[in-house]
This record gives sequence, C-alpha cells and structure tokens, in this order.
Amino acid sequence: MTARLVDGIAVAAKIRTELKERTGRLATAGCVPGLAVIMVGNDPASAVYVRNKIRACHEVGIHSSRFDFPSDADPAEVLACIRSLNADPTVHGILVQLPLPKHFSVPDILEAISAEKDVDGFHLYNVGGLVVGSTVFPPCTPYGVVKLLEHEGVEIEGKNVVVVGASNIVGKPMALMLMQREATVCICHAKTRDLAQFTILADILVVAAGKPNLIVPQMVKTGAVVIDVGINRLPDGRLVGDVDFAGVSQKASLITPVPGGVGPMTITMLLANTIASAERRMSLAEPERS
Ligand SMILES: Nc1nc2c(c(=O)[nH]1)N[C@@H](CN(C=O)c1ccc(C(=O)N[C@@H](CCC(=O)O)C(=O)O)cc1)CN2
Ligand SMILES: [Mg+2]
Repeated sequence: MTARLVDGIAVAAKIRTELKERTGRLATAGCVPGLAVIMVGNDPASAVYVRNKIRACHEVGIHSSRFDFPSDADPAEVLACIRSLNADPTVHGILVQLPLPKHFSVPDILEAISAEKDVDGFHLYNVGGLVVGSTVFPPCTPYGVVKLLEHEGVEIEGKNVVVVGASNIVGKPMALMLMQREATVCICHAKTRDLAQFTILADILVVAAGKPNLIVPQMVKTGAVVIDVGINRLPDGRLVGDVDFAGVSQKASLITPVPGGVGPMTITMLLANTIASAERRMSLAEPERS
C-alpha cells in the first residue's frame, strides 16, 4: 500500500480564502478583527512563527499588533501588557508565543489572558470547555488536525485513535477533541512501555512527541491514517517529523508530510479563532463544534 499524501498547504489556503470572506462580512458590519501577539526573548523558531502569524493576519484582513519583550523581561511588565490588551475593544485575540524564558510561570501568563480573547485556547476556562465539549477556542494545532481529517473525509466516530505525546498544546487537547467525536482514544507518552503494542492498534495515529523516526513501519497497522505533528530540525538542517515518512508511507492509507502537513494548519486555525472571536463580539457567529 502507498499512502495518499495530505497537502496541508492546499487545505490551509482553501480555509484562508473562506476566512477572507468572513473578514469581508465583518468589515461591512464595521469591525476589523484584531490580534495581539506577544513575544518574549529571541528564540529563532518562535521569531519565524510570529513573523508568519503577522503576515498571515495581513493576508486575510486581520489587524495585528506585536509586543516584543527582551528575554530578561520582568514578568510583571508582560502581565501589565496583557491586562491592557484585555481591556482594548479593538483586540479580539491575544497570544503569548511559547516557549517563554525559564523565569516565567507559563500558567500565570496564560491565565492572565481574558478567556474571551484566548485564541490559542490555552486558558484553563477553554481547556475546561474541551473536557465538557463546549470549547470557545479549540487549540490551533489539534484544531488543524481535525480540519485536515474532515477535509480528507476520514471518519472519526468509533475509530481507534492513538495519540503519541501528552503535551498541553497538542497531545491532551487532541485526545479530548477526538473523544468528543466519539473515537476510542489512547494517549501514549514518554514513559509508555512498549509503544508499538498501542500504536499497532490505531486506525488513526497522531504523533506529537518531538522525536525523529519514533514511528517506524512495524508500529503501524496497514491502512492506518498517520498524522505527524512533530517538527524536528536535524543537524544537517533538514526539517522532519516524528514518523519514518518513507517507510510508513508504504503501510498507511493516508499520511501528513513534514513540512507541509499539519504545520500550515496551526496558523490558519489561529486566524479562524481570531475571526470567530470578532464575529462573536458582533453577534455574527456561526456555531462550531470543538
Ligand atoms: N502561543 C503558541 N506558541 C506555540 C504554538 C502555538 O500554537 N501557540 N505552537 C508551536 C509553534 N507554532 C506556532 O506558534 C507553529 C509551529 C509550526 C508551524 C509551521 O508552519 N510549520 C511548518 C514548517 C515551518 C518551518 O519551516 O519551520 C510545517 O510543519 O510545515 C507553524 C506554527 C509552539 N509554540
Ligand atoms: Mg484570564
């Protein structure tokens, strides 16, 4: 079997066209959606992601503002910036780019963001919403994975899903979102013994562990859908996921590449959450399932 490739760039482009139509309708109603992006320090990968977020906002008609702090910034200054953005009616979304420098308490920063503007979906209120199936802002990467599965016509209900990786940003919310869609979900993590005994059962395998070549063909069921969320920079400069792409492509029915699979969806779903926030404020919202 040779897997069909999921083109995340094409799916993201299609969604962005729809998002542009929605910002057009908002503009007619007198509202320009606004996203505030806070970056602390100078992590090179974060700098690229933040630049890409700002550019993507511009392309779909979202007004963006950027707030940069040095890596030795006092967390109190960042908290003050968040509080002022919470009170600014032209701002519909606020995000703090992660990771933060070590002297920051990530929970303190994330909880300071108004849950109504938490377009990353990391605030406890929104995480709680995921647990009970009434999320306001689904976290962008798992939201992007669900959109890719929907776009490819992959049925989720009743399927065995194995999520490898239990991070707050990807693994845990991913599992909750797929559980909400009535999949049978198993979460594996760094301490899981004999990972293969779980992954081999997966109809849908989502891998977000941050380890190149963690998933090899013997660990994958023939015909499985394999979603690779890993982003690893190799010493030779190449970007790869967590899945042995060449090998697993021979066994899976559908597979996402890295780059060009899930990655482009992350920023697209951030745009979607920001526009949804503005629509909610303007009462133009269409309900969307988490
Ligand atoms: N506040 C947040 N911080 C972080 C998030 C997040 O959603 N919110 N996620 C990641 C980083 N991230 C966005 O912030 C992100 C990661 C990857 C991509 C992407 O487009 N990847 C491309 C490859 C890009 C490259 O060449 O490096 C791909 O996989 O095709 C976009 C956004 C952690 N921090
Ligand atoms: Mg808050």
